[in-house]
Amino acid sequence: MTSDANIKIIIVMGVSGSGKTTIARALASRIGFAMRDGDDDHPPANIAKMKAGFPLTDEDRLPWLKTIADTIERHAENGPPLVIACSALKRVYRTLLVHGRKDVRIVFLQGSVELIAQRLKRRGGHFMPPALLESQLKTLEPPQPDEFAISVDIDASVERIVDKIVAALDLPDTSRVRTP
Ligand SMILES: Nc1ncnc2c1ncn2[C@@H]1O[C@H](COP(=O)(O)OP(=O)(O)OP(=O)(O)O)[C@@H](O)[C@H]1O
Ligand SMILES: O=C(O)[C@H](O)[C@@H](O)[C@H](O)[C@H](O)CO
Repeated sequence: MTSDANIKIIIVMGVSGSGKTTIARALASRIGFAMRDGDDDHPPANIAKMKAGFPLTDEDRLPWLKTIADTIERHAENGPPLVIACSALKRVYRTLLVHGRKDVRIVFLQGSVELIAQRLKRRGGHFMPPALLESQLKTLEPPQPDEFAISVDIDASVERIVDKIVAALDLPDTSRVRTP
């Protein structure tokens, strides 16, 4: 199999607790891309709002999405290639992020509400309250066929999920390259 040299940016999307940060980090390390957690680009007011138990609005998300869109553009133009974790719940958000670029691909982390709720309940030390999962699921617009996203079932080990993404997008598996 040949690797797709055209992919420069991979957006790992899904609701809170679907595993974006975990999978984006493991994927980036496997394929030798840089990694960024979109949560680190939220303005402090957004973090405070979520922490207090209120879902973000489109207006709250817009400046945050613009920052991420700039990061994507910069990495796509000048490198290094990047895996970015970003909820990107609505189609209009993804349109802003992808900006018609063919070198940006979307990975949608999909799972049952029960599994995600269980993982959120177990996760400690994170600003996002598990109670916001319901609004995340209501807001979610799963990618449509014309977005060329790949969907991955999260009911598997991190390694298996990364295996599936690498295979589906035909990515270079740098961690498994062995020099003699
Ligand atoms: N495949 C997996 N198997 C088992 N546990 C997982 C898996 N993926 C993620 N987790 C665990 O589930 C929890 C949620 O994962 P993570 O924080 O990566 O989700 P997230 O989508 O980035 O969430 P948020 O958007 O709220 O930051 C974490 O405790 C993580 O360790
Ligand atoms: O669009 C949103 O509502 C936010 O991005 C959330 O998804 C959180 O940032 C994330 O889930 C917590 O880490």
